[in-house]
Amino acid sequence: MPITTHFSTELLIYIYMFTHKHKHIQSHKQMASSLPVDSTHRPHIVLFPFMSKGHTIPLLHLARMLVTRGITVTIFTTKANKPFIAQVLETCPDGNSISIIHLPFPNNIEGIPHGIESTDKLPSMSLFPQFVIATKHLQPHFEMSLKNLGNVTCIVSDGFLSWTLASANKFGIPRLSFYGMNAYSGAVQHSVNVNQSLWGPESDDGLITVPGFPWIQITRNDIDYPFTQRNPSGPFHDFIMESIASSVNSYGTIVNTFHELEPRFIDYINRKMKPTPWCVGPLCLAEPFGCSDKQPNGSNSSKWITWLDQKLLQGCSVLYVAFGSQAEISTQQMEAISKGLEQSEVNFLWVVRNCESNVLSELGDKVGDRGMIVTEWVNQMEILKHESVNGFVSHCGWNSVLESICAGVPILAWPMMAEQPLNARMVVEEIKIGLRVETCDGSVRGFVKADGLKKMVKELMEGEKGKEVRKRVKEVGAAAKAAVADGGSSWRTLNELINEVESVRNKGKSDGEM
Ligand SMILES: O=c1ccn([C@@H]2O[C@H](COP(=O)(O)OP(=O)(O)O[C@H]3O[C@H](CO)[C@@H](O)[C@H](O)[C@H]3O)[C@@H](O)[C@H]2O)c(=O)[nH]1
Repeated sequence: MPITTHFSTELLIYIYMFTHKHKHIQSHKQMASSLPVDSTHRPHIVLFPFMSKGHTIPLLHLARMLVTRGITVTIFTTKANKPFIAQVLETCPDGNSISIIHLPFPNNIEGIPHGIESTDKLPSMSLFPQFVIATKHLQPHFEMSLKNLGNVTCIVSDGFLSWTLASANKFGIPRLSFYGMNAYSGAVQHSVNVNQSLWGPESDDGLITVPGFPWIQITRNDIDYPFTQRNPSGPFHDFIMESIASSVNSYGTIVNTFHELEPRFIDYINRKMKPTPWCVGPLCLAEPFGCSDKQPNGSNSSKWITWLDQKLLQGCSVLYVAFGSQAEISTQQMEAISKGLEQSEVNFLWVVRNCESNVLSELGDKVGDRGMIVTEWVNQMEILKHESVNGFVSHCGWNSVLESICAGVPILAWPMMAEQPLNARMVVEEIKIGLRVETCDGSVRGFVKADGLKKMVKELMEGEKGKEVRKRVKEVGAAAKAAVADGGSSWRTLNELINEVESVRNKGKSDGEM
């Protein structure tokens, strides 16, 4: 099974939901609203993130947004993931309204080493199917805890944890599913799928015009395996179908986007998606951008922030390079990145996961103080927000794109897997906040040579096109902030959602569901 399969699940789920079109048009899209202030009764929302950083982090941001609205939040996770969650929420001003409950992650799952409870720690992403199926063993523990919790307004569960729907139904609690994607990638994928456009061209690089969006052209290479196949099957397919079924039967879906960013695509999913999507992002704006990584020695600044401070004092612009929490990059490609960064002559901060070769130490020796290479976990938002950072080479994981938008930093898009090729098209062609790396054969999934990287890095950091996208990303960043500020579109939608699940829950209680 290809290592990237699991994230494509999100795409198929969208497809299925779209194909079950419903007519439920919600008033929340138009109405401003505010939350009821009732000191005797606080809504209580349970969050259950999937054990993968790209899925967990946005739900922790949602937790912040909820507690600042006077809502009590309980987060479910597993023991090994609890410290990360606790650390992310450490700076939350209303942190005492958040509880974390950890459940025992199952042992003896074939292929999963003992103690590995997060996908970014898996020895290989090919173990993803076993990992995700193992989470089903959490169900009895989850239900026991839910029983003890008592009054819960709703459960926001990652879509991959499909079994939480059965738990929610047992207790008569509305469930909302969360997928970390935008509306663009879902809408494009749906459109080419229902219109069977993917199987037109002979080549995987042949252009396909997207029905309903005639200005967009994609290739089969923009879509991940197995969704390029006509008849996907097997245990992984079964897992997908379960996730789909549970999402379709949930109360709603939370989407990490905002209306002003992609109105045409949000309108599309509003019309065709079941259950109702609620666009409440960018969730990363719940995070206080000014906070620093806490260091073990008690100092407030990490070595990379200190280095960025120095670059700022020297009047240098810095390129940030990072590919999310779990991209697997070949040694050959790492060598080309290294050479490209060296030859580009820009100042760079490269955050690397899982590099076993000596590429990094050699690069460090060659570039000296011009570059910093970090292999630890960083506070990415803090880096992007740093005044010296003026460009981001990114795999276009949706969280990274949103964080870059909010920090006003243009992107050099280098998609690697999952829905990232579609996100990259959105970034470059639709919202025009970035440029794209050049692959050696022009294919979406082609190898990027040092020259191709160097050329586009220079264009982003010093060229005219770089200037244009830098200006544009700042405008989009301002719109993002307005969306989550009081009275903004996402602010209103989140308030309306809370009001709605509260009344649904109260009605359920008065009808004797509990
Ligand atoms: O050292 C690090 C590394 C990562 N991050 C954060 O980790 C998250 C990573 O998320 P993302 O940029 O979306 O990348 P992935 O981890 O690759 O995300 C997965 O999940 C996303 C949301 O579903 C999808 O868009 C991607 O395709 C999929 O790979 C972001 O919030 C980063 O700020 C850090 O804070 N520090």
